[in-house]
Amino acid sequence: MPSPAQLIEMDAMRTNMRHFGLSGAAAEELKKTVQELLLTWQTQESEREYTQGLNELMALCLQKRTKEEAFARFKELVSKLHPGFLRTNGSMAEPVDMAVCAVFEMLMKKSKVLTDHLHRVDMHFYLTGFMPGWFLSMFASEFAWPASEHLCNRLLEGEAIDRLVPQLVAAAILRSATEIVKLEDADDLIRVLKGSLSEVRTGQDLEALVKEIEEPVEPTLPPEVAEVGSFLVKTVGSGKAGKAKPKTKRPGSGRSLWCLTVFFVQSTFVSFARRGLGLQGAPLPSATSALPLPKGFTPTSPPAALLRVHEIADSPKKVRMLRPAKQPDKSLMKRKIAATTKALDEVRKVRAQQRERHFELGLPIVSLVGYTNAGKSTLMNALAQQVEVKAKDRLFETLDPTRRSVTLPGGRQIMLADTVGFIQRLPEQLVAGFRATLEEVVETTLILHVVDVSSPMAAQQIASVLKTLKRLRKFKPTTPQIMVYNKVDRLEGDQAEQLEQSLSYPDPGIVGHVQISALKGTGFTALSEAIEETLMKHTDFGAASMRLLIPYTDSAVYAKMKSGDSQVKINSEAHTSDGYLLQVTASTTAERMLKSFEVSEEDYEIIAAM
Ligand SMILES: Nc1nc2c(ncn2[C@@H]2O[C@H](COP(=O)(O)OP(=O)(O)OP(=O)(O)O)[C@@H](O)[C@H]2O)c(=O)[nH]1
Ligand SMILES: [Mg+2]
Repeated sequence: MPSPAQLIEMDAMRTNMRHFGLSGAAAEELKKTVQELLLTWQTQESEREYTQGLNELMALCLQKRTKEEAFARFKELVSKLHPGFLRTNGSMAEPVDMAVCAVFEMLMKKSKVLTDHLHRVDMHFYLTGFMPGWFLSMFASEFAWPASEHLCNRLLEGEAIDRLVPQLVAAAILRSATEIVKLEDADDLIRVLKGSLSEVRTGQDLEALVKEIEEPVEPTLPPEVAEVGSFLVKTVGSGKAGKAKPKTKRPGSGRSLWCLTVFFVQSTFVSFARRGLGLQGAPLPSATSALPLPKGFTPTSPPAALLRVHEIADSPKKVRMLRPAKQPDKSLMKRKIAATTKALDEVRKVRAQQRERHFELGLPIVSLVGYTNAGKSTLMNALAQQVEVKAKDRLFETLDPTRRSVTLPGGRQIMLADTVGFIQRLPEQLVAGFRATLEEVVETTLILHVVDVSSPMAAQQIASVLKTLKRLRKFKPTTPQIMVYNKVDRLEGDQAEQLEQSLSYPDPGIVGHVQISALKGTGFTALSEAIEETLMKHTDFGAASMRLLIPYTDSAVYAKMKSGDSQVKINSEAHTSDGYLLQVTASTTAERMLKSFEVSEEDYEIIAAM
């Protein structure tokens, strides 16, 4: 179970500063501020422990429809979180104002990545900023939920996410409303939701349910449910469930349903998080820790039943009140802050050391890209396991599992990066998110394009990956790319030889190919050599520049170099009375072998002048 400090670090790490055009010191500074903000967020309520701090903050800000409103809310929150962040009169305190603005900008941009392609939603600020990804990943994985699979499939078919999620959640709410109103405990809520969601299969369920409540010939439903139902009926308005995407912007009537479902889900997540933190059976979020309802929610007042469920306080006074009712124990908070700050400092130190190590070594970044299921992660793990994982028990050594420094058999150290798998026909709505993750590839020194050659679709998959790469902003088509034909253990007979011809791609970046089996560990030597050679020939990470004097008695060494040894490039040579006087660039492997022939610059000049 990670400590709050670790969780905060992870939360800050999840936000890739490069997406916001920040790198180096500026990014570090911003990250530090984010961490501090999250830290104060966490310590604000002694009961809060750590939940999805950044998401919570963002959700609270994004409820506001305009950026100005959102920023006002942000300032309000920040001033409550940490008196040091803002002056009492509400103006920014000098040393932190830039950083607070930056964090806000970051939150807004983080939401923008997702919202760009989801602009059809009325309340897109609040909802799409965190809903789709969060919902799908957290909610769906938390519940063994058949409807989530259905939802994913529909998404992949290109259906708009904004039509599906609320339908499913609303159907679940309707289905379990009677039970929910009686609940007092988070575990029970989860149990009830789980049960009802597992029955919900499509958005049509909602239509059926709504209809049932709309025309209660004989009122079969308990009054609370009918109340919730008719509220939903009113607020669903013109938004017909399960229909094709609207061409024009939907009228605001669907908004309240959105607010309702998101709010509901949000408060449920708080319970999840608590449960995850071992706060089993924690009471449902109370009025003070629950989120205030967004303003857009109140064209029609929510029914009493729902108010009871969440104990929502909709009065303006309470909307502003995010503190717990009782004042937090200041000395406890102080101690907590001190302890967590210390832990964070430690984390930062380790991070900085790691980064320094990487920068100092100037490690080339080698990215594994490829179609989903190609075997990227398997290869990553296999290569990383070949070296002893240093400082294993060190804090956060494996926190960032998508990047690992790996020493190739030849001695060269590289930074290996795993990326998200590509898929064909990526729905437009998801492209932005995927792209954001893939932007890392742009900074890569070398690409290992992993292909599952046992797939009959291999050729199409390669084409799709190449196309997606080219569409990435700032991608350099000249970035060298090695085709890594994986899973050759699955090939039969002469298939492996045929492969060489059938899968050659005339792409400017592709510099070579190797056949491997990531699972069985075959072909790794050839792969390492290919990486080494490519780095040397096609990148600035080339290699050591060396001055050599090879005596004629060792002319075999010289002959090997001349025969087109890919590990050594001769830049200049002279045949002197002492032997071959050479100036070469050598790979890491070759450098070690040639070390005994190396001469100093001074000696080189003297011998050359003789
Ligand atoms: N037979 C065989 N199976 C392999 C090989 N490499 C990977 N696999 C299997 O292929 C499946 C997918 O491997 P992953 O490493 O998860 O693939 P990935 O490219 O990371 O997939 P995404 O993360 O979805 O993009 C796993 O079941 C692996 O065990 C191989 O060389 N031979
Ligand atoms: Mg993977």
